[in-house]
Amino acid sequence: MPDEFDVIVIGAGPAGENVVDRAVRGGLTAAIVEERLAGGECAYWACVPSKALLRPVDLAGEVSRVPGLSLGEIDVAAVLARRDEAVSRYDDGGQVRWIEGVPAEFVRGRGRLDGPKRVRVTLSDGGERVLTARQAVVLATGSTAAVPPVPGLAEAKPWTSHEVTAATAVPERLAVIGGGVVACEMAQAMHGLGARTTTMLVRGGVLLGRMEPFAGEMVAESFAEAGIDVRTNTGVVRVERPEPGGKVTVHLSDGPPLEADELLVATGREPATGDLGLSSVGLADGAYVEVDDSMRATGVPEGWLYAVGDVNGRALLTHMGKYQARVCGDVIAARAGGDELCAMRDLADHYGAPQVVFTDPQVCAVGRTEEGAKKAGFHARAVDYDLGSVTGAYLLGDGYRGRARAVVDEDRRVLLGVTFVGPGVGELLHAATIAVTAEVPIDRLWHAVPSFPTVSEVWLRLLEAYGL
Ligand SMILES: Cc1cc2nc3c(=O)[nH]c(=O)nc-3n(C[C@H](O)[C@H](O)[C@H](O)COP(=O)(O)OP(=O)(O)OC[C@H]3O[C@@H](n4cnc5c(N)ncnc54)[C@H](O)[C@@H]3O)c2cc1C
Ligand SMILES: NC(=O)c1ccc[n+]([C@@H]2O[C@H](COP(=O)([O-])OP(=O)(O)OC[C@H]3O[C@@H](n4cnc5c(N)ncnc54)[C@H](O)[C@@H]3O)[C@@H](O)[C@H]2O)c1
Repeated sequence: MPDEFDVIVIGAGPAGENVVDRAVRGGLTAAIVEERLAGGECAYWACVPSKALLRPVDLAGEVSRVPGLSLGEIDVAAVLARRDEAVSRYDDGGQVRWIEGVPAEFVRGRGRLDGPKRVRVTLSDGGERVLTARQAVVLATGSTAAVPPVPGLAEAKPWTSHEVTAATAVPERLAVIGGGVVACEMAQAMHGLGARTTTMLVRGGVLLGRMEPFAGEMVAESFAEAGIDVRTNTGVVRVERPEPGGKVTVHLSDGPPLEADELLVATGREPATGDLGLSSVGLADGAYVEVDDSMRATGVPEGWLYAVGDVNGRALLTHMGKYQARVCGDVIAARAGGDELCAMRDLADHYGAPQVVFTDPQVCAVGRTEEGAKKAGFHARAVDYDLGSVTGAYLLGDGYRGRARAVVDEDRRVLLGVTFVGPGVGELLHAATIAVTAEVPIDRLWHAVPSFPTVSEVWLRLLEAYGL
């Protein structure tokens, strides 16, 4: 087996796999090193299983809003079985075959940088292999769940995103630390699948703090109606779990301790760079790898190191990691062919990544929030519309509640950001992404006629509310 390749990628998550695909399309040879499962966190312990668990809960919400339909109990065993199907029963055979078909060499083991252009791999059978890159090494090792240093928390072995998405049973009483995307989605899933009590312990005053404030407010309102106990401005000061896997007691900054059968920690992510040999090339171990818009690591001389996906900290989302990977693979291939100034660059991250939060109501957004746009110095104006007043939304179910906001750059008359909250709004997002990324002038957008009676008519209403 050759040990020299044009490109060596460490980490076969969605980002790493896409680098390999683009680099090989560009005429290069590539190897990809993966210590666990090809497909990465996304395929087995994040996006895919979480959405499989949320789908029946979402559908149950839809059914409950349409008179004449009724829903029996959700069959949790069937839902968990479908989740297992969705994660290919934690078998990556299909993904490995895909990589080999690229064609690229798949190396199962743990990779570490070992000086410039060198990757030392501890193979899964205990052996070792040293790979050398002719052109580039790409880090695509993703991120891991951060567990805050609360006394007793780590010792209590709480669930993180890994365990909750792989759950084989729903806890009777679930406590969740965090108010971000993972906390909201997984609280919704576990509660909808039958947790008797679900308590969210949120350090700040709102859910989904990175989105427009009304998004978190509407989700909190819906959670309260569903019986999820959302406690904002609540700190966790100590955790006790005398028996491994037994009852857990969470001591709070305020009020009596909370007892639960399981505790989920969803307080953000850390880059998977702690043991990656970054210091062997002059970078800080454990830190995000800073890159330029060609995905090249800025702190490394001679420009042979790249980083894509969660590990560079730009946008912790699968679709953005894959986009960065396409940029990266194309850039490496172009540079290898002598086109050092290759024009391909990451533009999308600068507009603000699109994201869908799969709660009920769904929340989706692209670009800047009103506050973010103003802070960045734009002459921004926000226009809001009540989604429930759109005929297409009303027809989807009784009591449809939602809201839309467009943030307009008053100087250029283009959209800087769009947020939708409401059942099923996720599929509206790509139209907004196109409008924001392509900087479509709103006077032109006026001629993009939405169909009646769809929820998309909100576009017309927003533009009318703006004054067109
Ligand atoms: C619960 C949850 C739900 C999510 N839902 C969504 C969603 O709906 N939509 C969305 O866009 N994003 C979602 N995300 C975020 C998404 O999972 C990440 O952004 C995405 O997985 C990042 O892809 P990646 O390729 O950078 O890293 P990863 O998917 O983390 O893959 C990295 C790979 O590198 C391997 N690796 C690490 N270190 C080494 C090493 N030294 N040697 C060899 N291999 C190594 C790992 O084993 C892993 O397979 C979710 C995240 C969580 C936690
Ligand atoms: N549908 C999706 O697109 C989706 C779904 C899940 C995750 N993700 C991605 O995964 C990433 C990680 O999600 P996440 O929810 O873990 O992170 P997050 O950054 O979205 O939220 C972290 C939450 O934890 C809180 N927090 C942080 N430190 C804390 C502490 N010490 N004590 C108490 N609370 C604390 C924060 O205030 C925040 O509410 C996100 O950036 C997101 O992009 C995306």
